[in-house]
Order: sequence, then structure tokens, then C-alpha cells
Amino acid sequence: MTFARRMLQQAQRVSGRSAAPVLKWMERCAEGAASTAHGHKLPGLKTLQDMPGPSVGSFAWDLFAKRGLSRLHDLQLEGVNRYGPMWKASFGPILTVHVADPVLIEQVLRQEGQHPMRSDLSSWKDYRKLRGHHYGLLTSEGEEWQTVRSLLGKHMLRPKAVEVYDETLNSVVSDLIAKLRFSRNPQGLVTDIASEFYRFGLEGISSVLFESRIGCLDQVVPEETERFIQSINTMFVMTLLTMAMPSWLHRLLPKPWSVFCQCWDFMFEFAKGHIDQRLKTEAEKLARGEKVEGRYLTYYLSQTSMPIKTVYSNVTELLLAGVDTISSTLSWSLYELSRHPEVQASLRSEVLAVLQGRRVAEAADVAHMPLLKAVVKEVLRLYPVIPANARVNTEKEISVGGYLLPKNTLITLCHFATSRDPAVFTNPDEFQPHRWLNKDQTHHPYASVPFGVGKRSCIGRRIAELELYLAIARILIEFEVKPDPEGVSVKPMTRTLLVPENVISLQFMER
Ligand code: HEM
Repeated sequence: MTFARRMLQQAQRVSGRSAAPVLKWMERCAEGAASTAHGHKLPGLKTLQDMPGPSVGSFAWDLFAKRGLSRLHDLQLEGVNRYGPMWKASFGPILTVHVADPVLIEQVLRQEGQHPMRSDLSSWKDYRKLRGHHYGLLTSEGEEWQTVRSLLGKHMLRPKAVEVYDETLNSVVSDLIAKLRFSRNPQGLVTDIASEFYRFGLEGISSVLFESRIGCLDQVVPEETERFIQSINTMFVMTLLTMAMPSWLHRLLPKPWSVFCQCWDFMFEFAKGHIDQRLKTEAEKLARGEKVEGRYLTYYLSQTSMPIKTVYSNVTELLLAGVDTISSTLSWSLYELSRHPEVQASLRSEVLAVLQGRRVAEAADVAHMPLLKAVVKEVLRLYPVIPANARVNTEKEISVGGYLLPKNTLITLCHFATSRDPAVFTNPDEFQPHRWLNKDQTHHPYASVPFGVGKRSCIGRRIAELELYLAIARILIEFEVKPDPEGVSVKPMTRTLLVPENVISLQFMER
């Protein structure tokens, strides 16, 4: 029996009766909050009461009893089929409006204010408040967010600033290649590539953050690194559960919240340990009269007047953001390339033609590799690692798709659904990277937005893309990637992020 199921049953046992009245009450609260917030109806615009959607009870049933938490991406598709492009649903205590049409997603994002907010009721924020940590870029809001965003943007968003990381990242890619060779069985099979790529993701983002290596791709991985990876995994599983549980359930069933906090505790400790170590080395250099000139993100952060606690929280969040995102996207890329040998062959030819005898691509080479970029775009269309984004209209009520959304509505942007919409993409479930190169096939610009759009979009996008391009190009130079002869087709599942449901194993045959 799943933990969530036990949770609901226990709630029923404790209350001594069916949970139905509780669910009805939650439904009324959610609706009530929405209607009193706007209070009036503008001519021609519909209100939240008019919006279709499942009842609290049936959505909770889908979530907990029908494995809905791991199928949230599929629930987007089911939602569009049942209710059309806009519907409301209550996720635990939170009422959210789902928007699943590129035109409507654009309407929401074009109305965002000066300091866009993703989500107001995040358990991530609650944890930081509880422990007295500061917020990082993922969790901060308003002016506080703007200050760090502007600072990091200079080093993470400008193409020239990101190019400087290619040497560092290439050294991590070299270690990945060696690790793949080491992990192969005699038939060339590497079992569970995502776990190898997790370590690659963590080593990659660490190298950019600390300009030093932390041994994730060594043959024996340091224990604390393994624990960090485990903490991220468990934290993501617990994120949805803790958010879906109303706070009174946290008291009845403390385990999800306490496990969630333990994971964060370890992640903060891990980041702090590495930052302190790095800053100590710099201080020692300075004391010896040596010049200190860092080209890494922790250095830039520590050179400002921001409190050290803000540096800790930002580095923790950047470390976290760089692991699953890379691991999952790289796993799906190679999975799809192994199943489409003709695309793999074309891509390899493109890389070889640009490199002209070299084996290691540099950032500048990527500009001449349109198919490589199209492959990553297509992978992120099919498997957007963050399957739904969110916005809260904190400044004013807004009109979207003929509805008036009261101020402070949580709006879920269902871009998994839009990127699989047959009305937008022909053969939407098929891996066809050439669709991005065909000038006759144009798509609505908000139909596939895996990195988000606008002021609050992914700040790690350029680093992530560079890391993926360098890794894929080199893997194809070194190996022919083939499917596991005994493998099955793998579907995605939601674990806050979209990840492969089953282990992906692939053959890496020497070229
Ligand atoms: C394939 C890789 C990645 C994907 C698909 C991805 C996707 C996203 C998305 C959808 C958002 C939310 C954007 C929005 O609200 O509009 C986001 C935010 C963010 N991402 Fe990424 N990401 C990736 C890799 C990375 C990496 C490698 C880093 C770190 C270097 C990173 C750091 C961040 C941060 C800090 C934010 C919060 C930005 C803010 O609130 O200002 N991401 N990402």
C-alpha cells in the first residue's frame, strides 16, 4: 500500500468517519477564497465559479488512489480532454487554475509583473523559514530575488560569459566518458544510465560553482556525494506529498515533513561545507600574497555585500537545479538517439564535419551544429524535465481565455500538454528533431517552453545547454549508442520533475 493511501486512511480513522465532509469543506474554502478575492464580475468575462474542473474529492482520489502524483503530466492531457484548455482543480489545500493552450500561456506570461512569482505556498519556503535559512534564486521573491537575479544573470545568461565554462565542463565530460567505459559490461551495456548522469550533472554544476572537482565521477564516489544525490531524490518525492497535505495532516502524519526537512538539512550542509572550504583556500592564498581571481559562481557571489547565508542558500539551490535536469535530459537524448540510428548517424556526421579531426567540441563549435540543438529541443518537447510551470498574479487580477482571475490566483502552465498537442505538433509523440529545422513547420512560440519564458525563466539554461551539447557531441564521437537488446520502451513519470519511469540501460560500442 502506498504511503499516501495509508495517509488518507489514517486521516479517516483519526476523524472516525469518512473523509468526504473534510474534502467538501476544503472545496468550499478553496472556492470561497477565490470568489471573495474578486467579488465582482466584469461584463463579458467569466469567473472562477464558471470554470470547469474536477471536484476536490475526485481530484484527490486521482492523486492518491490512482497514482496521480506520479502521473501529474498525464493528468494535464486528461484535463484538456475533459474540460478544454482551462480548468480549475484543488491540489490539497491549494486551488489552481490550469492553462493548457499556447495562446493562453502567452496571455498569462505577458501579464506578469515586475517581480514574477512562481508559487506562493511552497513547502520549500516553509522549510527555509523554519530553519532560519535565507532564500536562493528558486525561492526568493520581489526585490530580494531581483538583486540576486541581476547579479547571477551577468555570469549565467550572457553567451560570452557562459562560453568560459567550456574548458571546465569538457574536463567533466572526459571523466564521464572514462566512467562509461569503466561501467560497461563485456557487451558494452551500461545499466541505469540516469544514475551515471546524475553524478555527471552534480560534477558539472559543482565545477561551474566552485571551479574545482568533487569526485562524483571517480570510481569510488565519496559517501557524502552519494548522500547528497539521495537527498535530492527523496526531497523531490516528498515535495509533492507535503504540498498536497493540508497542514493539519502534517501534525497527524509527521513523517513526510520530517524526512523532507532532513533531506534539505543535508543539502544545505553539503553546500556550506564546499563553500567554506573554497573560501578558506582563497583566504589562505591572499594571506600568502598570491593573486586571487576566480571565474566561478561562488566567487562572484562571495565578492558582493550579500550575507554569507544568502550565498549558502543560492549555491544549495543552484547545485540542486543542475542535477536532475541534466541527468534526465541526457538520458532521454541518448535513449531516443539509440532508437533512431538514422538521426544518430546524421548528428555524428554533423559533429565530425564541424570538428574536422578534433575530438573535443568547444562552445563556439555549437553554433555550427543545428541538428544537435534540434535534438535537445525535441527531447525537451517530449520530456520537459519541469512538466508544468506556475505563476501567481500578485499585482492585479488578470483576464485569461475569457475568465477573470482574481489577484493571487495560482496558475499552472501545462506545457507538457501543449508540447504534445497534435493541433500544434504533427505526430506529437514521435521523436522528430528535424521538425525544428524545417522552415515550413512553424509552431506557436509558447507551445514548447521547457525553460520558461521571460524575467523569471531558467537562469541555468545556457549552462545546461552547453553541458548537454558538449556531452552528446563527445559521446557520439567515442561510441555508437545502441538500445539494450533486452530493454523495454520507457515512459516518463512525475517526481516533481519529469524523470524516466524505468531504468534506462544502453550499449556504448567503441567507435
Ligand atoms: C535541461 C535543463 C533545465 C531545464 C529544462 C530547466 C527548466 C527550468 C524551468 C522551467 C524553470 C522555471 C522558469 C520559470 O518560472 O519561468 C527553471 C528555473 C530555474 N533554473 Fe532551470 N532548468 C534546467 C537546468 C538548470 C541548471 C543546470 C541550473 C543551474 C545552473 C538551473 C537553475 C535554475 C534556477 C536557479 C531557476 C530559478 C530562476 C528564477 O527563479 O529566477 N536550471 N528552470
